[in-house]
Amino acid sequence: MDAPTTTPADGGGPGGGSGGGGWFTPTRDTTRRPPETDPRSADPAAAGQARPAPPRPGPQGSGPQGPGPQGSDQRRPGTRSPGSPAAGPQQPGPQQPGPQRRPASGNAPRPSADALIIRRTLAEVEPSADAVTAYFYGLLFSRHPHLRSLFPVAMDAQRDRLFKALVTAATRIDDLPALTEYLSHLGRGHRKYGTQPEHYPAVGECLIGTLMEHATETWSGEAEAAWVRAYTKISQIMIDAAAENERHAPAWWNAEIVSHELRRRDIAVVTVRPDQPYPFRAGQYTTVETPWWPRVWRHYSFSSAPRADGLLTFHIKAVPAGWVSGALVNKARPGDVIRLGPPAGSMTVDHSTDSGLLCLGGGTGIAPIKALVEDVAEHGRQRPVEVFYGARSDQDLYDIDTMLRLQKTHRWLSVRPVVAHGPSTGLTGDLPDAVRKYGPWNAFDAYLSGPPGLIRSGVDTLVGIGIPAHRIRHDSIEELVAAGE
Ligand SMILES: NC(=O)C1=CN([C@@H]2O[C@H](COP(=O)(O)OP(=O)(O)OC[C@H]3O[C@@H](n4cnc5c(N)ncnc54)[C@H](O)[C@@H]3O)[C@@H](O)[C@H]2O)C=CC1
Repeated sequence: MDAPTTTPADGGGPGGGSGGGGWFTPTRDTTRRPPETDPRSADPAAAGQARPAPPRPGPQGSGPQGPGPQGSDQRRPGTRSPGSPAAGPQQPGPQQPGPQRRPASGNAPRPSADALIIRRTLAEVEPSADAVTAYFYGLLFSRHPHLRSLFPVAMDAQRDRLFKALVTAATRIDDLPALTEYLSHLGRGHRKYGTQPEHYPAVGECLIGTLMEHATETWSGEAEAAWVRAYTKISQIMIDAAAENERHAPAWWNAEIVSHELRRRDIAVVTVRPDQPYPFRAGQYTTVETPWWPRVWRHYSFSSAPRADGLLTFHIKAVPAGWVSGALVNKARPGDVIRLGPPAGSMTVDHSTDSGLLCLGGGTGIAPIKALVEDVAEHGRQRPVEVFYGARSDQDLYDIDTMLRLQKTHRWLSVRPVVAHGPSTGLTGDLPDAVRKYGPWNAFDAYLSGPPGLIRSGVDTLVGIGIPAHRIRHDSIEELVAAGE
């Protein structure tokens, strides 16, 4: 999700400092609210003096190294993955895919002193982010070996996630509502990894120890105090969110595969039956772990609206070197049991309006669009829904029969296939270009789903033809890039 930039800074004082919790000491008290102290009025230097420094992890460059990349990875080069600042592996976060983009504001409030310090540290270590995160995990696992089992065997994607999460949290550190939204999602998502409150101090100490080693230019007592405050706040929000979520939802759901339909050599439609009710909304996604790759979780959108029989369906495309997608397409069979994380994402239909829905779905991105169509149908309101279904060629329109069937059933639905490379029975060319030729779209809310490049160009086009950014919904592009399969 794009970090909101318009919300005024309104809080975020020393996380554990003033509360007597000690060095990163989290509490399980879910009624506890983050302190409302304005960080701009805090005295970081004083806080630094009052706090013990973590043990130094050894000379720079000679510290322990995290496990090197093992196996293949489906991430695209040069991209970073979001993730978590605390113990636990891959995490949606985003977005966590957070769908609505908010326009940047020209009058954003001045960053707090802590925010400036934190950003300075991150800017210093960013060029060597890989080495820094490898150092961090090496430190974590050598000091706290029992935490290793919470992470996947291959740590390559995980390293990026940590840094990305830190940057995301740092950019929101003055914006308590945005920070809380982001971290609460992370905290809830971490339950499935077995993350416990007592893991957070270990992570915090190793994080500070790592930054101390690598941010040699910008590190100081003041910087340390700012980081302690920030991390304490971050961890407390995550812990509180997890504790609150524990009261009404399992950490994960076991789900048995009840049908596995190979639509093409590399695309499967997989239907599962969760072992207990799985509440979600059409347009959302979840994380999936297979028995073949423990602790490796990947995001998939639901391809159907919630059903009376409780079954859930996903469209999975096996991508080159995609561990989870490859297993789900090529290995998984009815009877296998996978795990699902909690639902996430807000690319959902606003049923309080009668606006039309303009939907752009590219490739397997058609899956959540189909769920949105079913959702509109179930609500019984006759709103126009215009779907543009993009694919590279006619053969790649693997779900066109279903979409055309839906079109036959619902008068308010129009489905237009658009293929990048002809010949085609439908439209040809770029999906956003095709959309531009129709319209007008000013009475429509827009929903985009598909490859990150398509979402980027789609948003640009839609904004260009006058659809306000706040009416355009999609999952976080960063998350989609990071998910990669
Ligand atoms: N909630 C979401 O946004 C979802 C996203 N996805 C993502 O959708 C993608 C599906 O992959 P495939 O089926 O292989 O799609 P694909 O690569 O075959 O492309 C599908 C459509 O997107 C267009 N496209 C692809 N790359 C583009 C770019 N850089 N700029 C503009 N248009 C582009 C193609 O021309 C085609 O019309 C995956 O990246 C997957 O992660 C899948 C499901 C849900």
